[in-house]
Amino acid sequence: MTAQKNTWPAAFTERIRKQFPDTAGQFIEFLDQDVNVSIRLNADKMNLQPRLAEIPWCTTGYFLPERPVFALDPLWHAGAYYVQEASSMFLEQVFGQIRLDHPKLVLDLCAAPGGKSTHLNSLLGQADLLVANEVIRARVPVLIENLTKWGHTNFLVSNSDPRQFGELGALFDVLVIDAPCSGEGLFRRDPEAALEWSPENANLCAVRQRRILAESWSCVKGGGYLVYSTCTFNPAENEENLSWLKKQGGFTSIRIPLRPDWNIEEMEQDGIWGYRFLPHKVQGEGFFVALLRKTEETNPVRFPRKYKTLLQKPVALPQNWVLSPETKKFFQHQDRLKFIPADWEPEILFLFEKINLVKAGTTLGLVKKKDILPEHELSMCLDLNGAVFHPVELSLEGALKYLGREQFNLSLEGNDWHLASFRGIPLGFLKNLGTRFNNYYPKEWRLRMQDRKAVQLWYD
Ligand SMILES: C[S@@+](CC[C@H](N)C(=O)[O-])C[C@H]1O[C@@H](n2cnc3c(N)ncnc32)[C@H](O)[C@@H]1O
Repeated sequence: MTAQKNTWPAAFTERIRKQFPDTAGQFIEFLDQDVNVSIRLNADKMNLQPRLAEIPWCTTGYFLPERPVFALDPLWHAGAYYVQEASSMFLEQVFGQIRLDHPKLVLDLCAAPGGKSTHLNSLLGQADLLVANEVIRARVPVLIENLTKWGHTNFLVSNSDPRQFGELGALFDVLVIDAPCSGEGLFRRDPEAALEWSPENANLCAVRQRRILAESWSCVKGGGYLVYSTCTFNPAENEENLSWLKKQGGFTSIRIPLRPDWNIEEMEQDGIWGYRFLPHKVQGEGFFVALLRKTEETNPVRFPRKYKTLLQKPVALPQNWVLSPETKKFFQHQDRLKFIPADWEPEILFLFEKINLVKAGTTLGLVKKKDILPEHELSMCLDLNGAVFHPVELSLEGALKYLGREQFNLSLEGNDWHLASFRGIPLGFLKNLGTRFNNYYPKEWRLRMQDRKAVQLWYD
């Protein structure tokens, strides 16, 4: 089905005609097509083979036939899947070309709202560590929410400027820059965005991207990788920026094997390979990505022998609330009991002193006098030892009421902590008080939608 025709800025269509002389007509026509809705499953939470059209370059990616009201699906709140446009999921193929035989420290420099970061958490191994950074403070909470719900415990969230990472020295094995851009590739999804577009604004984006690249490039180790992506077709923001970077520092460009039926365009300029997702060729939005490997030697970062901040020993430790406690370093921060991946303690302490870390570690409980109350984060995490809590499986109606922090009738065993779930996937904790229960779903994430008639579960 074709939507109504939009009018695109003349300077934009003119550039597209020059850039793609043979197919520009089709290109522009396809900008008026309906947008596909797609999701990426969190296979660690939701292990199923849906009867949906597959996204060919991502093993966990699927197209939905129509857009449901995701807010009315308890499993969306539980981090069982992420709504993401299909082209971006090519990150799986890019990551497949990264060859490092040791645990990786990965920086996602422009991370909010967390599409790439949640994907990276799925692609990385348990021994790796992800730093998800977002420079705009107001966009940090949604990044924390999405990563927390995704359930991995090997990530940190920071709110720092790219320059601060460059100043750290060559610390990271992989740097992902999903750069802020002129957004031409998303015009189809959001035609209003085209109103903001002008050649001048697109050029300003290119200048900003160069600054981001220049300021952060030094945080990549020799032999480490840069994944650079945008959602624009503008050469100044894509291949030309990478040609410019090549003059500043040494790297080789890595080719990504493609299947012809994917219809992804491979291009080469100045020895740099780039991958373009064009609207008339792929079922996805406009996207550009390139993978580079640093060839320059770098000096290892020296960590101080002593830190100003030390991890405080916890007063109490319900270690059995999590799986594999031996891999974790437990500590207490004010009244919260937390843990980080033990093997990354030096790097985490180092980052804690050098950048603005806003989330370091997973909170498993809150110390309240002699009690320890389990924290919501624990219910979301893949390391939760569910056997410790009474299980309570909710109906769809019950699950939506739970997510709305409402009271409803439930028959519960024992005056104790219960782990509420929907279709076996945890939603959060509640505590039985006999005639009623305390609902511990976080206020700030509560389901506010009162009209719940439009429920439609794509997995039924
Ligand atoms: C394309 S979006 C990132 C999308 C995200 N990677 C995802 O997959 O969900 C670009 C991000 O860069 C951030 N940003 C804006 N200006 C920036 C700057 N000067 N330096 C670094 N990041 C910036 C934006 O706030 C935005 O979150």
